[in-house]
Amino acid sequence: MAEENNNKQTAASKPSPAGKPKPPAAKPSVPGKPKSPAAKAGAPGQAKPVPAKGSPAKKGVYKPAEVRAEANPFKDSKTGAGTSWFRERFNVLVPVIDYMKKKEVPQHRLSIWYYFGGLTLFFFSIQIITGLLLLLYYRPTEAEAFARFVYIQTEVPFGWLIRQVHAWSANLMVLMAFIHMFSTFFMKAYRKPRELMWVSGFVLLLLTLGFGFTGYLLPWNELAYFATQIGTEVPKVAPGGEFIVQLLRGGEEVGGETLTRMFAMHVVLLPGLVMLFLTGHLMLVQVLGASTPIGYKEAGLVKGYEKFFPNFIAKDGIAWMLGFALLIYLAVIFPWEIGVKADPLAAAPDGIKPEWYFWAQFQLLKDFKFEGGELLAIIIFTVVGIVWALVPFMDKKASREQRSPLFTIFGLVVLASLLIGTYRVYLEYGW
Ligand code: HEM
Ligand code: HEM
Repeated sequence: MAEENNNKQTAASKPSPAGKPKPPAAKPSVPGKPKSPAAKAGAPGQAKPVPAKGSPAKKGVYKPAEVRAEANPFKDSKTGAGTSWFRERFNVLVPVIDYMKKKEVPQHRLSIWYYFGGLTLFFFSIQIITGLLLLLYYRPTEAEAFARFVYIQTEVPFGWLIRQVHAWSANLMVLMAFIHMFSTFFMKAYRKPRELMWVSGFVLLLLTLGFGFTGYLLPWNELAYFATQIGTEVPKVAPGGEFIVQLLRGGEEVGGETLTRMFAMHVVLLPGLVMLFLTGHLMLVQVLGASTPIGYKEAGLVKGYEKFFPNFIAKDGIAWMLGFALLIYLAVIFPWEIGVKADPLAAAPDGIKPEWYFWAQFQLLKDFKFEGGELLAIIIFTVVGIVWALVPFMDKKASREQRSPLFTIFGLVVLASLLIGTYRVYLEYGW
């Protein structure tokens, strides 16, 4: 697809579609100066001729077809309405917008998986909106957090809905991110030139899990308190782990300091980092477009291509509406409980477990309860995580457009381990 996108560059880069103000290609760059033959021939400062289709443009590199010395070729344009107004002011973006208009998405029997990145993005947007609304009433102190949380649920108009939507959308966002990750893995969408899409995506998954972990404590109820106590204990067995535990907790135990730290991470640090990596991830989505599964083009399995704007994005919109309907249904019909206020002096109640997306790790730690076992479990997770993040650089076969069954098996083993671990926790503790 990268290739297809690039082949369309030449036409895409013309700054002036029919009916829109034209750049003064035959006009002198300095008003009032007479036209010179050099100007016609494309002297510096004038639009260079657009290279013909099929010219040896470097593959994989976006190359604007012309270089202008004139900062704003639209400055003398007399049109003022609508898009022309923006064109005059953001003229450097015109080739980018034209490029995006040409973007296409391949259509084949696995196209359905292209919707999950967009769905993850949709639930993240819901998190920002509802998160900001929760911030209007929430207070991150040991004394007030639980009371404010109950106040949001019971007194604030529609507060219950906003809290339920935030809690459910968090779960759906994590679920969509996992589906998106495994579908791109099995389609080998990480292969050249999309290595950085995979790596930035992996960082986004870690940040999303970080959101879930830090958000969990904020209601300051019993369940959240003891789950965080167990969760923040994990690094202890690793070398230097004591420091990480102290850093996360802000003291020896989970307490008011921990709440402040989790809150700061949840609403400042993590949103900032997500924005950074998401910008990179989505820019790559625009620049490289969607990949086609290996061998599909050759086997004639690609039925055709559809425009990203407006066709695919409109279908994305339909998926978002369905996601929204599901979200509201879950929030209203299956509300998350409020629980009782955390009491650090009380004994931990039975059945304390983390959020479902940490169950596989939780199960592994439980299985490795022998001497040195916890450290071994942490090492296993870290090593598999690093290999997983670097898969695009290891799977050389896929990058040569050849099938790579070994990596497919690796993916299946990782997926099966996560599912089995999660299911075992479910069997033991229930939902
Ligand atoms: C906050 C989390 C994430 C968001 C919002 C996000 C968003 C997107 C979007 C909108 C697309 C384009 C449409 C699509 O193919 O679905 C995409 C593509 C992609 N994403 Fe993500 N993503 C996220 C996490 C991840 C993760 C965890 C991975 C893998 C570790 C990943 C790897 C990729 C890859 C390889 C593509 C290219 C797919 C292709 O060309 O077929 N992303 N992402
Ligand atoms: C900028 C974005 C965000 C802001 C400003 C924000 C803000 C908040 C606030 C103020 C709370 C405490 C209120 C409460 O517990 O009901 C909270 C809870 C929570 N947040 Fe976020 N949040 C954001 C994004 C996210 C994301 C992306 C996730 C998901 C993975 C997430 C997951 C959670 C969870 C699981 C809770 C606890 C929910 C509960 O049991 O009520 N948040 N958030």
